[in-house]
Amino acid sequence: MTTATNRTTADASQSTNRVLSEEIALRVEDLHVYYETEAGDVKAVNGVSFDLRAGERLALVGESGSGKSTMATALMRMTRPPGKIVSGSITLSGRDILQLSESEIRRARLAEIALVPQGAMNSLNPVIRIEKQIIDGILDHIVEESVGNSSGSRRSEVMEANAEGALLRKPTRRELRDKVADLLTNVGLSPSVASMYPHELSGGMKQRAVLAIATCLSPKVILADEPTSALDVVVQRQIMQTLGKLQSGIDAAVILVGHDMGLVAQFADTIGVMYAGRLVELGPVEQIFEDPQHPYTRLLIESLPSFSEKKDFVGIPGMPPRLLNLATGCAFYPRCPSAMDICQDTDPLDIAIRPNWRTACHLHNETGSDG
Ligand SMILES: Nc1ncnc2c1ncn2[C@@H]1O[C@H](COP(=O)(O)OP(=O)(O)OP(=O)(O)O)[C@@H](O)[C@H]1O
Repeated sequence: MTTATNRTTADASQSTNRVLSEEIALRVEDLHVYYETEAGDVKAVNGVSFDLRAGERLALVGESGSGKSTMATALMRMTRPPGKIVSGSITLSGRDILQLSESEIRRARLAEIALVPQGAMNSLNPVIRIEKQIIDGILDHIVEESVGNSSGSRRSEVMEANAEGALLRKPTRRELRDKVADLLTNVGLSPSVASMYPHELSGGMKQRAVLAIATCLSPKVILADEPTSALDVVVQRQIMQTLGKLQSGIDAAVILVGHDMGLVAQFADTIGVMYAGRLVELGPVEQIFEDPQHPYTRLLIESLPSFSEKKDFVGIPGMPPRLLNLATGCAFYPRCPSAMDICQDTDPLDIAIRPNWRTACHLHNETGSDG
């Protein structure tokens, strides 16, 4: 094992080692998302399938341009032209979100699945106080019928949503204020932040405010797209701890998108490695760090800097392919130190190696089974 792997295995061992339920929170099947360009379709997500279990923390990693953000956006059904979801399904709470109407998907967002977007700090509206930005997210989920039918009713808890993500009754002003105070406290902010504008907050505080908005309706799945980029390392750690605490508190599953293998290793239960729009390896974080099965995963882990041992920086040779007119065969073939003749023109199958661990690599064709 390399020194880099030794260090990162130690990092991975700090991950929570939690026992996960087998209940599926989100199922993605054969998802294809392309960008239409004059030169042809850029296949940014090219046949991705995975299950996310209830409460699971999945980290999606891979070099820039591998399709992570495109996938996160598609999971929210927020893909905008020139992007388009070409085929596949995304099942959340028994419903394929690609088949929902516009009003249904609007309600599902925040209530069922919430996004902490890339550059989230800048997603706050600079001219609106934090309290109003949180409350707007909540009020967006009140449908007129439910307000009319049950206003004043004691049957439902405040902020309780029905299966479609509509609030069961309209919360009072007081209840909303209390809810905002709770949300801010949960993310480590003082309730007094409610009356502040984003420019009065530091980067880390803004990021916490965004986490408060994302969890205001206790979604089952939280998607965090590089939630700590542009923050210093100390604040990064704190934000990840806050995300973990929030997630456990509402028993949500998390998909964390990131470049930083070291950071995600400490947070995730499962790691999904993307390369050229495909998920090339998916499995338990500790085992993958100890014994990566795809050559690309191994190189990603080995390219991590080591604090404990002096060594030369090892990058991954070559460049990721352009996702336009990708030839058949393994997309990693030109850069792969273990390449074989078959890799050049035959797409590798997704092979199950062990329970909840799979890889798409010809090296495993004989040892695994088509998963
Ligand atoms: N609007 C667009 N038009 C054309 N191609 C696009 C567009 N947006 C993204 N792409 C391409 O889609 C591919 C996947 O991009 P994406 O941003 O999803 O990757 P990523 O892994 O999230 O990268 P990063 O880590 O840098 O955010 C890349 O090849 C990118 O150039």
